[in-house]
Amino acid sequence: MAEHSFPPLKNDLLLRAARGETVERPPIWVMRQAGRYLPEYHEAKAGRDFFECCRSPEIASTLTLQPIERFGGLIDAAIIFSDILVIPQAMGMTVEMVDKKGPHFPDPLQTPQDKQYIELMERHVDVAKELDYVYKAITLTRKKLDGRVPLFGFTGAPWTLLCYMVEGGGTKLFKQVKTWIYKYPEETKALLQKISELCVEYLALQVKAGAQIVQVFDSWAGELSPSSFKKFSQPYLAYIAKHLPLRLKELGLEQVPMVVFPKGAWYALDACADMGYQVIGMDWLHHPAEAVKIIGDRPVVLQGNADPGVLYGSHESITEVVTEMVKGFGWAERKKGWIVNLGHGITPFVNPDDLKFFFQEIHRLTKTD
Ligand SMILES: Cc1c2[nH]c(c1CCC(=O)O)Cc1[nH]c(c(CCC(=O)O)c1C)Cc1[nH]c(c(CCC(=O)O)c1C)Cc1[nH]c(c(C)c1CCC(=O)O)C2
Repeated sequence: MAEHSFPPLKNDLLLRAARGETVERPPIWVMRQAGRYLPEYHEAKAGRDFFECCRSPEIASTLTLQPIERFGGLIDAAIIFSDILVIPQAMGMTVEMVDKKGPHFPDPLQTPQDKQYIELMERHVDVAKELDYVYKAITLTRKKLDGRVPLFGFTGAPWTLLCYMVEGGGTKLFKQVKTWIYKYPEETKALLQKISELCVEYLALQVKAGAQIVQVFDSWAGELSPSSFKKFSQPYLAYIAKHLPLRLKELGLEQVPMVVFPKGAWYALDACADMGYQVIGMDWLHHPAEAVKIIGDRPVVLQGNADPGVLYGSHESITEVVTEMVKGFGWAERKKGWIVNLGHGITPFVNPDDLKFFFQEIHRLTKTD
């Protein structure tokens, strides 16, 4: 039984495509579709702190709806306005969002010998209580969406969250996290397992609150070598894919499609297709046609994968990239197996009209009359 009753879904294209069904056109959404490139985002945020916006269901739902309102019938999903770093916060770590710079942990994890690591490993985290504001935002957003499009919930992947927790923010060197995996592999794995269990509960409670599909963002997967990906990312992504359905069943909730986005880990596409996810998000390092071949007849849908940078370019370039994608994913012949997205989140300073043109070109070039 669902926890809430919501208005019926008028556009279920994305959910049908995610289940591998043949569809009339490929569904579209973009990662970070609510965010800094939208003037209305800055207006609604009105100088407030980023995490304060995440914690306010009213503001978070308003921001989530902005791209749906702006782009009307051109896009097929909303994604709840939040951040992957709410999990480290729920675990007791302080995370600030520094304007124009990104996330900052004043007190990142140092070594497994530290009191902080030991306490973190021992602490029971009440995911229901700590992240209650996210569930409230999801429920309110489902109501405000009024069935226009389905709503994504999401989590950071254990590996990517670990990177932030030990690096303390963005990094180019990955010095701390590489020290952890190569010096303290067992303690690293114990922490990754703990994060994975929290991710499962967090996603299950998002579904309970109204999320209709979920995505696991492994934004730093590509920093791992193929063999370290197998040790430090893959087992935990697989754990989530195995245990979320079990937890949903236990809670008496319907199953939802699961998307994994292992950014940069192109070598792992084949392995990811056997991990239990219905959809694999791809960055722009993949040739769609080769990815389709690697998947073969396995029931996996691909999501992606235009270079977000094309949105800084000319309309001719956008048309060219869309044409290549439509051809590469074999849309005209297959009519299934593809959810359109960029290969990573949309970047600041993109003109929203150029994103709109990208959407329109997808519609135009996949139209069947
Ligand atoms: C790595 C990561 C983070 N957060 C997220 C990821 C994974 C996706 C990815 O790889 O891009 C996930 C995320 N963050 C945000 C969303 C909202 C939903 C959506 O996609 O529209 C989602 C899905 C809002 C946000 N998260 C953030 C903003 C910008 C905050 C602001 O300055 O107003 C937004 C709208 C801040 C953030 N949060 C994070 C960083 C590195 C930054 C700074 C860089 C940036 O600004 O893009 C951590």
